[in-house]
Amino acid sequence: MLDATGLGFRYGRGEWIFRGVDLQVEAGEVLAVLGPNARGKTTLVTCLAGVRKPTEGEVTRRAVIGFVPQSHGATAAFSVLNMVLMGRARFVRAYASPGPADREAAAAALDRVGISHLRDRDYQTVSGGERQLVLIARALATGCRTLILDEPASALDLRNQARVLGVLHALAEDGMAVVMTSHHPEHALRIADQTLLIVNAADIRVDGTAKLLTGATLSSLYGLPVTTPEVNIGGLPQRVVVPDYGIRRPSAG
Ligand SMILES: Nc1ncnc2c1ncn2[C@@H]1O[C@H](COP(=O)(O)OP(=O)(O)OP(=O)(O)O)[C@@H](O)[C@H]1O
Repeated sequence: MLDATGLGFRYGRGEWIFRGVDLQVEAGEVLAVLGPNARGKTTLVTCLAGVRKPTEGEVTRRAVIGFVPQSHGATAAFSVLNMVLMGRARFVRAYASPGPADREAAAAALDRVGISHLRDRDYQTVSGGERQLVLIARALATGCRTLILDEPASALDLRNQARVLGVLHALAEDGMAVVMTSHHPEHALRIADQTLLIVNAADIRVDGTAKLLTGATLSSLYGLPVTTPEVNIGGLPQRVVVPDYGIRRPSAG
């Protein structure tokens, strides 16, 4: 669904942000993009989405891309439904209003992410987690088969992280190709088939998530000791990410 070969980017004549990125995401797969702050995750996914032109290399998009930018506060007073209808822009003639097919597609997208009940609410007044789901619904309303998201779960509480990750996992199960940046290696371990690590501009690694995200690799990437013990979650042994913050005090209670 999405291929990149020899992808490289630099802002103007500045330092390379990354070079030599090769990746391939198939239908039904999730690719997580991880790396410390300012290593180029946003720059990379905007190149993949076609929002930014790479300095070198090729991106092949075999399906319509839905892009979900990092969500910041709402700026304009639109209803949730109208926000999602914006995803229909490419189907609506200039100066025309969205038609019944657009309303149906928007309603289906809201239903797909489980927030139909919010359709008439003011987008500015819904919670951060719900806002993220509105932005995903807006991308789905475009009819995309590849979804690229920039930090969809970074600013959310645990319950809302689970909600957003659950929606992305379900979309992938239905055949969507999903690319998401994250600051949570844990999220990659839960839902990503492959992970891309931006170690530095010239060291970009892509591999199966479980194979790539070892304690040693995460420790060296984030510059603090990290272990990845296996624990039982919901009856399944799963690896979790345990950073050592270096603070030595007994847990209370
Ligand atoms: N428009 C721009 N012009 C010049 N440099 C930029 C521009 N946008 C981003 N950068 C720089 O490019 C580098 C990569 O930024 P980017 O936002 O892609 O990183 P990131 O990994 O997504 O960061 P974070 O995890 O903090 O969100 C940073 O050093 C940033 O300052």
